[in-house]
Amino acid sequence: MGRNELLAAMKDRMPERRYIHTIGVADTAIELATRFNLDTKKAETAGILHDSCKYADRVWMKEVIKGENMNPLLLEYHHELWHGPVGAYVAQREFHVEDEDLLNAIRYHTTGRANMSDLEKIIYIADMIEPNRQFSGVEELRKAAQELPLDELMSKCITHSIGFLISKGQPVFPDSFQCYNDILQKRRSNI
Ligand SMILES: Nc1ncnc2c1ncn2[C@@H]1O[C@H](COP(=O)(O)OP(=O)(O)O)[C@@H](O)[C@H]1O
Repeated sequence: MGRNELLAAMKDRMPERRYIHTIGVADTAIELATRFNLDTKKAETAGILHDSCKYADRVWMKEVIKGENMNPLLLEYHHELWHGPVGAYVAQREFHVEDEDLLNAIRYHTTGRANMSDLEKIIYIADMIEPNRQFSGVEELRKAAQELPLDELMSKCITHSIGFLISKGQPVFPDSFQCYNDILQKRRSNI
C-alpha cells in the first residue's frame, strides 16, 4: 500500500487531531531517516501505522495480547501501552507488513526497549518531537535531532520520557528502563 492509501485507512480509525499527529510522525521519520541514512520508505510506513490501534477496543486488544502470546506484563500496565504491540499485529495482518524491523518500530514506539534498531529509535523519537507535539523541553529535543548522533538523541528522549512519568508519579514499563540502561552502557563503553 502507498502513502495515500495507508493514510486514508488511518483517517478512518482516529480523530482529526491524532491523524494530524500521524502525518507529523511520518514526515519527521522521513527527515530523521534521511539524516541518519536509513530507509525513508520504511520510516514513513512505520510512522503512518504506529498509532493505528490507539483507539482500538480495549477488550479486543486484551484478547489479541493473550491470543498472540505477547508480553503478559503489558496487561498489568496502563492500557495505553497496548496499542504499539497490537498495532504491529494489525500492520502485519491488515496492511501486510512483513518486515520485522518495521513491525518492531511500531511494536516498541511507546516504551522503547534494549537493543533497539536505528529504525526503532527514529520512530520513537519522531513520535516525541513531531511538529504538533507541545511539552516543556520539546524544542531542545528538536534541536538535538538536528545535531546529535542517534544514540545521544535517543538517550535524551528516553531520559525525558522516564523522567516525565516519574515526575507524574506514574509507573514506568520495564522495557523503558532497559532501553535507558542499555543505551547508557553502550555510550559509556564507547567513551
Ligand atoms: N514507558 C512507559 N511506561 C509506562 N507508561 C507509559 C509509558 N509511556 C507512556 N505511558 C503511558 O501511556 C500514556 C500514553 O503514552 P503515548 O502513547 O506515548 O502518548 P501519546 O498519547 O502522547 O502518543 C502516557 O500518558 C502514560 O500514561
